[in-house]
Amino acid sequence: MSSGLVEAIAVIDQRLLPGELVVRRLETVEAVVDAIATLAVRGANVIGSAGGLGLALGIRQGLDANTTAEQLIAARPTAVNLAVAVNLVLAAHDAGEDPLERALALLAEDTEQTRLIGEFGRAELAGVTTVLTHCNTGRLATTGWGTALGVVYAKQAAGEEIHVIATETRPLRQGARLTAWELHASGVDVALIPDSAAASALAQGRVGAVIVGADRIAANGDTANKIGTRALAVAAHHEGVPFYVAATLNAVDLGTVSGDAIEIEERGAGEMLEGIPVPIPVWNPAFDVTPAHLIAGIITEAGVLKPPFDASLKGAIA
Ligand SMILES: CSC[C@H]1O[C@H](OP(=O)(O)O)[C@H](O)[C@@H]1O
Repeated sequence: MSSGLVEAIAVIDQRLLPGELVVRRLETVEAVVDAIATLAVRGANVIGSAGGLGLALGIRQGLDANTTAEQLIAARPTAVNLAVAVNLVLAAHDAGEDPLERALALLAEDTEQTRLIGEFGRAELAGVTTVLTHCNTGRLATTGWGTALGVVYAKQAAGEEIHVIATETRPLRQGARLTAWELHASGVDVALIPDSAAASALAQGRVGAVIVGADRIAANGDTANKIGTRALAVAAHHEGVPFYVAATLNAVDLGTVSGDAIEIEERGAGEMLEGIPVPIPVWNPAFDVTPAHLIAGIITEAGVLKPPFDASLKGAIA
């Protein structure tokens, strides 16, 4: 891939992990949109990276930049990282800059941003030896070591004790298939639990802090993240366990006043009815919103933001 020329985008198909490591070569914008929509490529930061590269690919193939940007942004509505990345590459193109160079720069920025999240989170969670996390926010979901998992890896790299309780994260099991697998492969002590056991783990004092990622953070700090996150925040609050969000600032959307205004992606019944040959009605939201008052801090590359989040978020973004 030389500067300005992008012929294809190579991605790991995360739907097949951990059983199969399959790298797919995406040669069209449609293929990139499909990979994002089917969660072959997933994780707020990485879908932003894929979206930016997908726009560079489309422009290289002579497609209309604005139409292509709209197609990519529509692939998944909740993670604002996708729209942010695509619009940054579009703006570069409109300014006569090389869209591929801008897209690649975003990947490098994400790597550094997650490194900083890890370090700020390590300081904030000093003395915490067991964290509970949800879904997958690590090396498959970012171009670095991750957001919530970035804090885990930072503690590991510093030689600090860290144990992770990973929730299975139904229905697509990102926690079981990706987080538990990646942490185990990285030598981090990890235990996998059913989503429904998280409240008991908190009640039994097994957890020092809960730390999760984010797909969209509203101006008041309300945070959209993988479905099940809200329940964790409520349980953590009830048990007096601090609940943190770790996210790059491109997950913050000051244009969305509160969580009520965040569009929550709803996914199909197939993800719920695997092995059940009966057309049972299903409600399958991919995300939920955790109210800001349940969040102790938002760990970002600019530092750990504390309530009141409308002020601290605005200050970090300005
Ligand atoms: C840095 S990953 C952030 C976020 O994205 C995941 O969603 P999905 O697996 O549907 O792409 C999950 O909500 C993570 O917390």
